[in-house]
Amino acid sequence: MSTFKTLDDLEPDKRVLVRLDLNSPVEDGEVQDNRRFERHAETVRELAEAGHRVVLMAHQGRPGDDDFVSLEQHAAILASHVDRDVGFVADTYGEAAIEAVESLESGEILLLENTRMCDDELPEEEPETKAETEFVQTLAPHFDAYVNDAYSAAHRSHASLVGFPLELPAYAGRVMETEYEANSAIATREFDGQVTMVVGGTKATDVIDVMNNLGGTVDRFLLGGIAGELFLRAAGHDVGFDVGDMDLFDDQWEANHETIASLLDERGDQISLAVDLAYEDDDDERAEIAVDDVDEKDRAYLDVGTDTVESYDEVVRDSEAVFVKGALGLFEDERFSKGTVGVLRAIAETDCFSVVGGGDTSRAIEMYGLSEDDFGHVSIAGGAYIRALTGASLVGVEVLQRN
Ligand SMILES: Nc1ncnc2c1ncn2[C@@H]1O[C@H](COP(=O)(O)OP(=O)(O)O)[C@@H](O)[C@H]1O
Ligand SMILES: O=C(OP(=O)(O)O)[C@H](O)COP(=O)(O)O
Repeated sequence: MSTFKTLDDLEPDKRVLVRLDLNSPVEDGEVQDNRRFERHAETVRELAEAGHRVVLMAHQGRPGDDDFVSLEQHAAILASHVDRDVGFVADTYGEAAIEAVESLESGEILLLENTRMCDDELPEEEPETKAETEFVQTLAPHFDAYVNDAYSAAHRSHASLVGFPLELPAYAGRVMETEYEANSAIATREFDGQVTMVVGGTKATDVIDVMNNLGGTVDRFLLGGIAGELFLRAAGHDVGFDVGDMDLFDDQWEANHETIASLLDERGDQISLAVDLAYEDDDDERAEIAVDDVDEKDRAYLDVGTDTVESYDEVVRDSEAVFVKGALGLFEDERFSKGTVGVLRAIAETDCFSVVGGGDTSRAIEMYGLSEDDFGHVSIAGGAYIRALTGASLVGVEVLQRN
């Protein structure tokens, strides 16, 4: 299916510039190890073993956000997965970066500083415009080839993703190759039995896009998380409101409530909402309440309840295909992992075709002792996975296919 070149087409002993997606959760300034490092390590190791001089680019956060930090910690985490040294230079394309690039020996690996610290990277512009930037024009002449492994960022028209492939012979890395094949196959695949999509997480617009675009393919949507609560609010329940200093619901409600109401109106018979919810009681224990019994807008709900998990479990076990995007609760806290883990366990125990997407959600698999082998495909992409599901193309892939 792929029409791009891969690492199989790359001759050994080259100077290779590689784009990874190491964008990760940052807690109290500490970058959290996750599946992205482990997956990209395979591409990086393969390149180093083939005798290339391997220079890596990646981003972290966006300017102004708390998680917009240097990639120094990323180099150390990646090194632990590659089992080789990964050098780091706190520069993107200035003198220090060029000097470090030029002093690399065959098989050595160097990570450049966060691409988003460079002004040319972020504004979304045409690939041709990105290729003309100082960033691309300065760095590209120091390389023989460009490899894009960042499938999960391939929906962004940023310089490091779309500029370099117009200036250098360009190849897809192993992660790009696998994710592209697996995710693109979904949009056109047909199933005889029930197709179910579990949608949760914090981003209501992602959920709405999926439901709008996949309503014809998916028979049943099982809702949870922040997005699920917004649907419950639209259905007339007193949940899905910001409580205290929370900033999760009210803005998203303003932006999306009309679309949510029309989705409930047009596709109500395909949509399952939680019948009960879990919260933290005064003794810091998990407690539950039926949605019909909620009569005050004064509590934060952190998971779907036990009756909901049981009914979602039954639907999953009756399905031929199950797609997951977003968690059903705050699964990082074990007390509120029941919804997310219940659904994942039901998928793992049946032989349905399954795809689990989302950088955060896929972390629940190893956190709760499930095996990646029990799922059809575990994607490290969130936004890109959603676009692929709806059949939309990704600009970062398109430019690779031009090569
Ligand atoms: N009720 C909830 N309250 C707070 N956080 C929640 C709730 N439900 C889900 N989440 C959080 O949603 C996150 C995943 O959301 P999102 O970023 O949309 O998905 P992904 O990263 O998987 O694409 C998880 O880290 C989880 O803790
Ligand atoms: O983590 C990412 O997106 P995702 O959370 O949708 O998987 C990518 O690195 C893209 O990052 P961005 O959404 O800041 O451009």
